[in-house]
Amino acid sequence: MALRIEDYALVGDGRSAALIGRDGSVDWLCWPRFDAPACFAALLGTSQHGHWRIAPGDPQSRAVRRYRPGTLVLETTHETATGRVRVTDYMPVNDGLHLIRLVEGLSGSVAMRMDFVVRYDYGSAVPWVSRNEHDDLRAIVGPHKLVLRTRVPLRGVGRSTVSEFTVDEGRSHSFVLSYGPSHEDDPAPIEPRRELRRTTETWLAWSGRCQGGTPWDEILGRSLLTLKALIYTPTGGIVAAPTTSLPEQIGGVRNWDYRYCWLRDSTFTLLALMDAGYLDEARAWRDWLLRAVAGSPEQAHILYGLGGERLLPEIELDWLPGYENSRPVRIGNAASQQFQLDVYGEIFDALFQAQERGLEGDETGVRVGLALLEHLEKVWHEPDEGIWEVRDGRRHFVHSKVMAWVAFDRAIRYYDKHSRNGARDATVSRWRAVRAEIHREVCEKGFDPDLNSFVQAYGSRHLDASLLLMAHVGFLPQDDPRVIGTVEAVGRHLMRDGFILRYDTEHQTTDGLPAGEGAFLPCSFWYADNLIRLGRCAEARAMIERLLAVCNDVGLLAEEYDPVAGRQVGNFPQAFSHVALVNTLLNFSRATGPAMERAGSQDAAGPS
Ligand SMILES: OC[C@H]1O[C@H](O[C@H]2O[C@H](CO)[C@@H](O)[C@H](O)[C@H]2O)[C@H](O)[C@@H](O)[C@@H]1O
Repeated sequence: MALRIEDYALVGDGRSAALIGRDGSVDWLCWPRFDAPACFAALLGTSQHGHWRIAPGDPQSRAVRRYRPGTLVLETTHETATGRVRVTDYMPVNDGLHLIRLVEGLSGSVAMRMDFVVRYDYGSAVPWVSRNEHDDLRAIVGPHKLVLRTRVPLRGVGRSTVSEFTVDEGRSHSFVLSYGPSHEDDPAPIEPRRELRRTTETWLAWSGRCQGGTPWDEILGRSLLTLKALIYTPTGGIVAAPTTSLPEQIGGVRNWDYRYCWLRDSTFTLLALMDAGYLDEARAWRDWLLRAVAGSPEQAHILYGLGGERLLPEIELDWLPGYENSRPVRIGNAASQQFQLDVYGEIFDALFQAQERGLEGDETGVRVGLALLEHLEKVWHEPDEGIWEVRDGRRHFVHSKVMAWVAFDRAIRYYDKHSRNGARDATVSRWRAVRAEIHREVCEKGFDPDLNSFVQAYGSRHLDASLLLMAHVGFLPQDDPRVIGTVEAVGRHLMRDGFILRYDTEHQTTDGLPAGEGAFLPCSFWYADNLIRLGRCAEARAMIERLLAVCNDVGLLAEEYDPVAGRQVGNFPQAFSHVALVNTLLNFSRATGPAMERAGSQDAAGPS
């Protein structure tokens, strides 16, 4: 059975990522890219669905782990009755597709065991295993090939490969697993220690550029590295998480594939990276975005594949029992067919903020933007599936309308600043009118005077944590009584054990799925952002400390936290959660944090 979600750590190379358990087992790895079929899928099944474990044979051994500071190089130190051993795991970032595991004796002498079970196609396809001319182990199925290179003796046991070896103090063994297409020659061998040096240097150089300045810079840096690890370097696309179907409720059906690029999540990620000083990634993502949405504006999607792919049909893998029996396991995501208005606001805000931070625009960007806005003028008043991607029909979600307002607002501010570059005066005047109309409508239909709060959707009396973003995006000033009332109401109705739910699936809101899930972590960070901007800094700090305590021992967060069971749930590690963490720490520590910058001049918030 898989470990608790927080017992995993991530190593990655900007093309894929592996989840490695505290017990030394690689239980999740998709090669050659994040969204490829997993070759190790024990995370969603049993060890027979593919895993690669290297650990002491002694079942009583204890493990302590850490990342080498400023890197994605993971060190797990196992302590046994006979000695200590360190396993260093990393994926070289410079060349090819490899996962390297270095085993070093630190003291005494430790008996080790390696178990290697490859199952392609998410745990279903047993490979043909043989030796190449250099005696390397080679595992082939269809288009895929893995080559395992090591000097320790290997033997086949059933449909797995096993090794028992001893590590003495001062001695070491290496294991290099490389991926290649099966029709090509075996991937060339690499030198593990040289790759360790190069990989460490690359990550250190990247981390060194971080502009933090918070009381929590270590955890901030870890979150930024995690976000960087979720960027698919060849295209600049950013995945929401490297996993599929880690459940939002243990044993439940809220199991989704996050190995795709949501415009919303990616935009949040981009803003966080820019705020921490990383403009190259922002540029790469902006270019990815413009390629992905290029084409007919009415065909724009809310999520895409790593390269901008649009066909991502959702299917269930019935041979996998799921994480702690949480079925079904899904790949693909039906949300890709949804209509979500907020995405337009996210895009325009990201482009606007990028421009503000000195990222030069280009003609294509301007033209794609104009076409999207023309489309939004026609559709903003339609109901949609909203930020939470409900599966029981469209509504007039307040957050969606606010973000439609953001799209027009940012476009107007951009064209005001750049002398109407590309847009005619009449067009900009029309945008002003639409912006004012949306503002008026949201304030009339989206606010409930009895609750003294904005509500989830027009005519509803339910609350929603996405309303916490209204002031951040500049729709109303933070000290507007309606905003303050909304923050209070969300705190009163959606807080459970100190964490904020996105909405109340138990008693109020339906979303087309059985009730019950953990607290969606970004919502608690958004709540803290409101407290910061309202000057309630002691409460904000308490919330931040509570949230940071949820991070696992190596600083990683899943999508949600179950405060009753005291465990992380949902896909892991989740960009949305880490982005929210970065923003909140910067908001707390900087006079003008990301939320203040995003809100911009409050003049723009008015209904004109
Ligand atoms: O709750 C149902 C939906 O859950 C997933 O969406 C969530 O994750 C997305 C990626 O991080 C995020 O953008 C969205 O706001 C979240 O609600 C799932 O991907 C959907 O298919 C599902 O309908």
